[in-house]
Amino acid sequence: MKNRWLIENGTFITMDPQQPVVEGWLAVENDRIAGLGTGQAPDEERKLGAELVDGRGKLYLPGLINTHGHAAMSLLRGLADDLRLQDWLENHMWPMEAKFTGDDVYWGTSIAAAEMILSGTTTFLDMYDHMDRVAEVVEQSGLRAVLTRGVIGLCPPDVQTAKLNDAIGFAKSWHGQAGGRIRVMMSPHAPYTCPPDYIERIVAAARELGLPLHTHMSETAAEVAQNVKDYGVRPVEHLDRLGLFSGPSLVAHAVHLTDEEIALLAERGVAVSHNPVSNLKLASGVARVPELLKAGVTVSLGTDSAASNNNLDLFEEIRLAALLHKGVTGDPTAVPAPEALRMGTVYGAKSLGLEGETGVLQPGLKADLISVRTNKPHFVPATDYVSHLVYAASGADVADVWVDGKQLLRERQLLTLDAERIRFEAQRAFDRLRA
Ligand SMILES: CSC[C@H]1O[C@@H](n2cnc3c(O)ncnc32)[C@H](O)[C@@H]1O
Ligand SMILES: [Zn+2]
Repeated sequence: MKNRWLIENGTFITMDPQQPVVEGWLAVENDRIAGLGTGQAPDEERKLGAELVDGRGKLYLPGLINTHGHAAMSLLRGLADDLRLQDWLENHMWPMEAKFTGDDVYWGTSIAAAEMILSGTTTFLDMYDHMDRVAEVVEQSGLRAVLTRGVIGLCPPDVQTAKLNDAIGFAKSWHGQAGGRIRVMMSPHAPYTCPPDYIERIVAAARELGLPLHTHMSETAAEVAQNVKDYGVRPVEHLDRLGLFSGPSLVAHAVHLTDEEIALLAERGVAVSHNPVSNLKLASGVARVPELLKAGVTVSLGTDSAASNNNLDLFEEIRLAALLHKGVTGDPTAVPAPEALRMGTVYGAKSLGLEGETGVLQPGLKADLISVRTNKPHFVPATDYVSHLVYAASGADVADVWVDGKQLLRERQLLTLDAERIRFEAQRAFDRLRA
């Protein structure tokens, strides 16, 4: 039984350079976009008996793609603000995370999934623990996700091995599951928490499994200095020597880079997840995004966790990416609005190995799309919708969300998650953790 539906009289911001804005119709069949065109839908579309969706007063665009986060840490939102990364991580996050159960990860990830759907994210990357529980939430919520069991190697060799085996087992169980909506990467947490030989073991496992690698890298100046002290080289060269860039890889942050390191990342085809809000909140610095883009590096956007942001609204990351680098460089043309929107959609898909699957409204690609209501003062005048989406919109403007052609949000009502139950359980989980 084909599930076919047709949006009429909509404005589609496709992110397809061939036809960037389409005033017209979009058809979906099952999980993929079946057609897109200007004006009225052709008669044959209507004869297919598709369910009709009235697109008047709405902008449609590809679902947003959040390429770095730790969803369950939404339970720790606001717990430890105004701290530098190492203090925040070692003295506040890790002691609380040591108490996390699988249920805590389930409810923390659920509240994050609800927030992401409500703010227009359709795909997210998650690096955490208890990943089976994270995968359960992805299955139930209908989101698309790249999941990675983050491993910290500051432990005895037998525990290192147990963690690596857990990550390998998770990858074998879940890669390609949830109707293909779940993909997996392998993740050494960071160069400062994983000894070199351990990173090499994780790299070898990833190559054996045919999976990309993901890690935190060069987030703070202190991290870079410590890497030089410990290993005699900066993190980029250190990870390159360990083979981390020998295949598909995505690094989070990449804040403190030299010109030579930018060139190496470009040459190796390493993608970067730029997390501007988290980098500012932890006083880590500002990544050299204009130089990375100019060098040809794929730069996407991530929120990091709600404990260092403190929301998961990717519209905010898009807007900040378009503003921050203008201010830092003094160049008003740095990261123009269309590029910032590509970072939150197309470049996100490329960073996650999902290019040609999602991130663009184009026949044949997955029906991962969102709508934004434009009957609001901050969308007046109806001039440049890309400008409004980047410089005026927020996640609160999202009305509808579809992933794989299945609706997850209708007029801001969650359809796959019980928002009230999730809020209750997430609060209860935090109250227990805090006790
Ligand atoms: C091993 S699971 C993930 C691990 O990462 C920690 N984390 C959260 N945010 C950051 C960040 O910005 N830099 C480094 N590590 C981070 C999280 O607390 C988990 O322990
Ligand atoms: Zn992180």
